[in-house]
Amino acid sequence: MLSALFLAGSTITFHPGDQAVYIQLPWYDILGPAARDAVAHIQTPFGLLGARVGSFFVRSFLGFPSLLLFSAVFYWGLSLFRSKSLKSALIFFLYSVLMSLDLAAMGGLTPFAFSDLLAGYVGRMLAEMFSTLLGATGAWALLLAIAAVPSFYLGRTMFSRVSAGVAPAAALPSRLFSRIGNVFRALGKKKNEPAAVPAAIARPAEASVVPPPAPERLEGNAHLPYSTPALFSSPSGVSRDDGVELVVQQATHETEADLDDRKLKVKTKDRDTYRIPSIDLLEKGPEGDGVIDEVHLAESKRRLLEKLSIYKIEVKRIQATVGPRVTLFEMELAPDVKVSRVTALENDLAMALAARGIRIIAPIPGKNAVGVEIPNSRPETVMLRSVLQVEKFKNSPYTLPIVLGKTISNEVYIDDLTAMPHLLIAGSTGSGKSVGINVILSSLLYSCTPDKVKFVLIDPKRVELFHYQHLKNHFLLRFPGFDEQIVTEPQKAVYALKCVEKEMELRYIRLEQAGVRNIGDFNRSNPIDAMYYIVVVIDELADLMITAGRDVEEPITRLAQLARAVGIHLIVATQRPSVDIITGIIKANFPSRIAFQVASKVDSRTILDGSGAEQLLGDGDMLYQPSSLPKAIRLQGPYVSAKEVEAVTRYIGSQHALTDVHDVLLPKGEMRKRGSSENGAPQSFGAEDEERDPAFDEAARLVVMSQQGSTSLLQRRLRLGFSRAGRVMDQLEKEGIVGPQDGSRARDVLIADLSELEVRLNAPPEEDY
Ligand SMILES: Nc1ncnc2c1ncn2[C@@H]1O[C@H](COP(=O)(O)OP(=O)(O)OP(=O)(O)O)[C@@H](O)[C@H]1O
Repeated sequence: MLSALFLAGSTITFHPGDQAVYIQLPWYDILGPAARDAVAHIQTPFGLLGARVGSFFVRSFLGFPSLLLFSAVFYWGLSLFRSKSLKSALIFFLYSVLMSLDLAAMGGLTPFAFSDLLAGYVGRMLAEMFSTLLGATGAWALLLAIAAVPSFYLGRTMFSRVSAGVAPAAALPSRLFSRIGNVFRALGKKKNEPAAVPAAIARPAEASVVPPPAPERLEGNAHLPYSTPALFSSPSGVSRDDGVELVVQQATHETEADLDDRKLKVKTKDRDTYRIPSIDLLEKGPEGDGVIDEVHLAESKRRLLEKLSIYKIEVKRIQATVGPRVTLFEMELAPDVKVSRVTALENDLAMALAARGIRIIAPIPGKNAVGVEIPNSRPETVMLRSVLQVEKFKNSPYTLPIVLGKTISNEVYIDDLTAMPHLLIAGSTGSGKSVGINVILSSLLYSCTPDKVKFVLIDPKRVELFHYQHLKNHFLLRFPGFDEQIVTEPQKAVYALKCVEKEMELRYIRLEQAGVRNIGDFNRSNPIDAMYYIVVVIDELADLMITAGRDVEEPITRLAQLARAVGIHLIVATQRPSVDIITGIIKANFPSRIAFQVASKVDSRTILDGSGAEQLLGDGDMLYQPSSLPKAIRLQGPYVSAKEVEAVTRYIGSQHALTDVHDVLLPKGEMRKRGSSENGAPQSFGAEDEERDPAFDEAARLVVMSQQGSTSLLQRRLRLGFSRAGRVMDQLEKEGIVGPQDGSRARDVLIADLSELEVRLNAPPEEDY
């Protein structure tokens, strides 16, 4: 960097008179009195060396365009200094070499007196060569073309980076251009209108041509309506004019960002360095050409309207959004049409369109329209690399950002696992669950260091998660008593889950001692002693539920109910979304759910509480139900191959093992104590456990969770007889969890929340800690 600054300074301050001074001074005399005298006479502030260097670059090399080269050297040094990827520095260097030669040659072609300074010796030679070969005009044309092409591409990338950095201000020019584009499009459309008007006049009973509705804004991305020419002119019967104009929403343009252009080398707690994997380990894959199949679009619209008109359902406006796998047609119906009439036509529409995967959304939440999703003729595979290389992911404010897919408007959809706080994934075999889990884990590997997150991987199928064994020295938690990196046996899975449960309890005690409510607050106030997040992944719950039943359901439920505050999050997948696997209690505690394609409406209801997943197309096509939204959203999951996962995990595994040990602890006798319980209920509450009803802990949680001290609630939910439920309620009163009986009213619940209850239930015997 310093040498680049010196070279640039010497070149900028080059003075033609200096040559006459230093030329008389022999090199061997640079320390003598003659040299001191010469320095007093030269004009550049960089001394004799600066004068010589400046003269060399300006006169003998490329003239002032050499400055471009120095800026590339400076950028190279800066990238090295900030330990960033050298890819962009190399690209800029090559660009600078090409451009400095090009500009020097242009300088050589100019007729001005100072052109020598713009060209240098090399520039003049190039200018002479080109003008002899092509003539002056031809040489200019060639040199301008050489300058324009790489500058355009580089300028575009740089503009998107700069605009990402100063988004609001830098987005202004692009918005301005969009507006101007809109005006031109609107003018162009007016010219085209006569083609549509006669048809509207010829069929007065139908809806006349309507102006495109004002586009909606989604998270700051402009959606521009544009009209596909084929639909407007409908020249060849492709789109029979049915008097309803189709407006096509333009895809959202995600701001790209180079994930390697950030600090990849980081220090871990044990003072070792860790390198976040390079994005180049992921494949680019076939890029979609972004071209909309207008013929298919027009045909789908025609059939859709034709079918609806048979049932006398009048459509006033129709708008299409073309996603990676499906197109959403949003239709505004005539005011007197009942929405349920469209829903009832689902099967008829599927038949009319001869397509799988037609889904009806009636109404579209927040809009005065019903939606029909129709598969695209040319589905696009969304590659993981393309959804990670975006500004949104690179600068994500989330704690555990995970990329879930692309929306129908091609936006990259990212959510925070800590907010979910647990995720249930279901889908029939081959629908994309394992790829989905790989995408989630890869998102975390590209956004988090091993100090921030650890995984517990449970894979009863044995074949889905084995690549992650390479992460054993960095990202995998170790369990006392067994060596497997990936847990595959059901009994060991139960044991592992109970270890995590114990870890949860210990963390609650740490939070209580620190006087904070959750891991975020704890880590903020104890940055040196920060706790890592734990992500527990179970790829195939059914296998565990069949062999271990309640033993596995119980820790999953407890973790799902309580672990969020202490930074433990569950991701549970199953190909059998039936009520014996996804029990009511598991489902109630997993508010965020993903449904891939399932076999039936019943399965879809089991996972999403609504139909729709049976209509999905497979291969990563999913409905995501976030806990915060009333309705599921359709996403196309990204694809990552096993080879890519292997490359990323191997890269991490090849790094120096962390010396910081990440064992979870299981206090002595824990398995025996818990395992000996009659029905699997934990028996860890104080000295009076023998007398206490085995359902005591569960009953305590139930009343605190529902804040109702009601005996009939215990009878109903825990399936206890009347007298046993009454006895449990008395015990709860004795422990100060509920208040005394007050006539026929439910008792007061004296504990405000589950975390407070857990601390009391698990107040450890002294020797355990
Ligand atoms: N997002 C995606 N994009 C494109 N193709 C996908 C995607 N997800 C899955 N596929 C295709 O589907 C195949 C099966 O996916 P995956 O192994 O994830 O299914 P699964 O639901 O885990 O099945 P199983 O339950 O039998 O393990 C993949 O090998 C791939 O060819």
